[in-house]
Amino acid sequence: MAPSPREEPTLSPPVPPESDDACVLWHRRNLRLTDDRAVEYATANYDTVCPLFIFDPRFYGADGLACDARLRFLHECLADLEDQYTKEGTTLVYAHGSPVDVLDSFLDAGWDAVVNREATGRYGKERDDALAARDGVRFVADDGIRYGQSDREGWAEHAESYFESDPNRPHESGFGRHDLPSTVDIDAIEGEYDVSPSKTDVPTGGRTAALARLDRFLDVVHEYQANVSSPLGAATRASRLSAHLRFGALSVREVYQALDDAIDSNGKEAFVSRLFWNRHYTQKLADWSGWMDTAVNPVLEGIYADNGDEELIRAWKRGRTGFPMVDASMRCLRETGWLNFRMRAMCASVFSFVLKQPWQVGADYMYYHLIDADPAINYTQWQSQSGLKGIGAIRVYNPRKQVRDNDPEGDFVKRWVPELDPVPAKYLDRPERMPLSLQDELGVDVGEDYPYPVVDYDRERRAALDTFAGLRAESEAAMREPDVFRRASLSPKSRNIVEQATTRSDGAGTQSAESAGSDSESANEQAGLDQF
Ligand SMILES: Cc1cc2nc3c(=O)[nH]c(=O)nc-3n(C[C@H](O)[C@H](O)[C@H](O)COP(=O)(O)OP(=O)(O)OC[C@H]3O[C@@H](n4cnc5c(N)ncnc54)[C@H](O)[C@@H]3O)c2cc1C
Repeated sequence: MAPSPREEPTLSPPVPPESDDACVLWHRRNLRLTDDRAVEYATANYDTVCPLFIFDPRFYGADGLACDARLRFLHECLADLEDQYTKEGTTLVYAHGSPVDVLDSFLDAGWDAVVNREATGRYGKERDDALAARDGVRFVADDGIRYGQSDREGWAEHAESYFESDPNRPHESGFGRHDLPSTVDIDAIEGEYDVSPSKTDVPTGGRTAALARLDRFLDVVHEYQANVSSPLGAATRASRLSAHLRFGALSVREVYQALDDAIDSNGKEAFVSRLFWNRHYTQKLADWSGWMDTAVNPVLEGIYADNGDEELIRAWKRGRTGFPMVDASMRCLRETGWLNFRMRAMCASVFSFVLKQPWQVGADYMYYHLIDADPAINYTQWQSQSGLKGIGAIRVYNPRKQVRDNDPEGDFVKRWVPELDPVPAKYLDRPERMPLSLQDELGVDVGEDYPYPVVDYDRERRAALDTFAGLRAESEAAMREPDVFRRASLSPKSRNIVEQATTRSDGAGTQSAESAGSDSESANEQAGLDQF
């Protein structure tokens, strides 16, 4: 076993390579050898390829925004990657420390570095910009994302050709041999950071588990569309591949191409659209790293920022808002690290519009607990569900309607909010409406055993719509600013909305913002809904 990171200097200077033609292959999000551009490039261009993973302290510990279950999932992916390399006759090397420092030490010793480009937030962008300036570092990409492009023209065609083209493969010359030791191992890292997951029902990480999951899903993909909205239906009939895709145990292209074997159905079609959404949101973060902390529309930066109410935030986090579907969802998230799309959207919408709390607090909390936490999807979705583009229709999810539509028997609510177990299904959307005599009979005292709604939903919804309507003209004008327009990285439909607003402001158009059509980036289109 390697020494603990505390006992050993984080960076022991790497041994110089024996050949001039040697590189380290730095794995970050792609924890696989198949369909990985960096693997293909490194094996095709270097005699000796030393695979490397760096444990970055920034993602561990109290400020790390990653729950222990996600760290464990990552470690399982790494253990699987170790096996994949063993089969190739080489070893995965581990280091611990700032990636820039670690890679500098390799560069100083005479190694090149090969790495996949990735969409990242500000920290990752600064890190990658610093590395890109070093001699000997090669960034490569083949992931359906266009880097450094200033507009979205031709994006759909680019994504489509990515999905349809042949996956990357390690070059037949292989990885060569290296003698570099690891300076740390997974056990030492888990000990150092006291990784002890408390969540249940978390999938196992790694390519082996991911391929098995994909295999099972292909048998039921035709049932996808009919089940994806319900939190219990989606738990068994959605793919549940998100965490595997997040850590790159599989590529989205591999999943797309595996669907060739499934018979055509509306479920398959709907699922394919989700894979495009995955690339679409990833493109957004590649276009602007600010999505994680700054409202995309500057007019809405700071909206509700001064409202921070610890009690409301705690009620939302703990699943004690008095809205059963929100409470069940938030408890499910904390316990399992997963929720289906619609429940994530509802929880975000209620946090931002109904409780009127600063969106970043909710987004960070969800990100912390999700096993599939992906900065490109989580934060862009939060901004979308919080109306922060300031264009198109504002949609406020109704948590009571979600019970009626997606959990009519109350199975999901009762599973996660057991204090409501005796309550008849017809009251589960609004338990506070149960007659007192019935509460007595059932032994459920609303206000005592389960809270009254922490706010008046109808009043807060109207207030939010009024606030956003009042900011509409200013928001649309801001979105027409070239810099903002570019960073918003809008889909064609959203661009149409801005263009229609421009026509109106020129006096030529008559359509109101509310009737300008749906924003294709909204939950509405993704979930195929017409009401919330
Ligand atoms: C507020 C909010 C936060 C979210 N945060 C994340 C996140 O951090 N990581 C994440 O992977 N997904 C996120 N999603 C999107 C979606 O909820 C999850 O991808 C999905 O629930 C994961 O389950 P699954 O793998 O069974 O998905 P499936 O429904 O089987 O979809 C297959 C894959 O398509 C992609 N996908 C599905 N829906 C979307 C979407 N709306 N946008 C982009 N890609 C999508 C994912 O990679 C997913 O694994 C978020 C959605 C919302 C509303």
